[in-house]
Amino acid sequence: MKNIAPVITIDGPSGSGKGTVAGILAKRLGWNLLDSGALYRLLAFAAHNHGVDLTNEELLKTLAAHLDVQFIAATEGQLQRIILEGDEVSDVIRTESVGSGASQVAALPAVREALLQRQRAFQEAPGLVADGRDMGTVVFPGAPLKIFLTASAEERARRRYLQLKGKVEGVSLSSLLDEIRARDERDTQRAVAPLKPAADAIQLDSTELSIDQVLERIMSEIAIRDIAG
Ligand SMILES: Nc1ncnc2c1ncn2[C@@H]1O[C@H](COP(=O)(O)OP(=O)(O)O)[C@@H](O)[C@H]1O
Ligand SMILES: Nc1ccn([C@H]2C[C@H](O)[C@@H](COP(=O)(O)OP(=O)(O)O)O2)c(=O)n1
Repeated sequence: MKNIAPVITIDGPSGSGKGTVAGILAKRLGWNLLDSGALYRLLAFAAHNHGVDLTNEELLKTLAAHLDVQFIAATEGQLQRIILEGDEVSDVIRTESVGSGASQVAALPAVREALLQRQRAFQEAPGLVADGRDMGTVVFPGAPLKIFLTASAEERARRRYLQLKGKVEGVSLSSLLDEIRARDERDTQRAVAPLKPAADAIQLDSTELSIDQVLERIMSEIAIRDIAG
């Protein structure tokens, strides 16, 4: 039964709106949610805490295989919570420095391999919404609906700026734009599972679209395919 649960994949670059849209969609459909980027962020964060160098593929692979993590599903009024080694880390893993570390460890083939089964285990009834970089190309290639969500780098930096301003000390629009460009470059150029649309993905540019408009477009693709019962 487990593997026939349908999957909707949402891939794309940082700030395109994947996490927001995936979270709302999972809630609306009553499906499970996989924030795959959180796994790479957790690994980078754990590596930092344990003094493991971000280039040490062998040790990172072991750490990835043994990550003690719990995802506590969102409830009414409470977002999904992420617990690492007993501590809540939902917010601390969202900084751009952890994002940059995540992008570095994510380029290592042994790390990606070590996290593959953990990601596939999220495919449970009644369905799964999975967001990341390689959800449609590598992790769930048989997904009946694949979305590749983009937006211009300038718009994505602007969104991040609005999101972090007031929460994080000293954020600047120009440095966020530089960081987003550096991460795009690393994520698209790596040899394993690079960020790219699956051949059968629907590409959606959200630069000029609101979150509701993006959701509307995805809901209409779901309706066309009749995948959500
Ligand atoms: N279409 C949109 N228009 C305006 N803001 C958006 C849109 N989609 C997402 N956002 C905002 O942009 C920020 C980054 O979105 P997020 O979902 O975290 O992106 P990603 O997961 O792709 O990195 C959030 O504050 C979110 O509310
Ligand atoms: N499926 C995935 C998800 C994330 N990654 C890597 C590459 C990304 O730059 C980092 C962080 O991903 P995350 O989705 O949390 O980052 P954003 O919210 O898009 O800024 O992890 C990946 O290689 N494969």
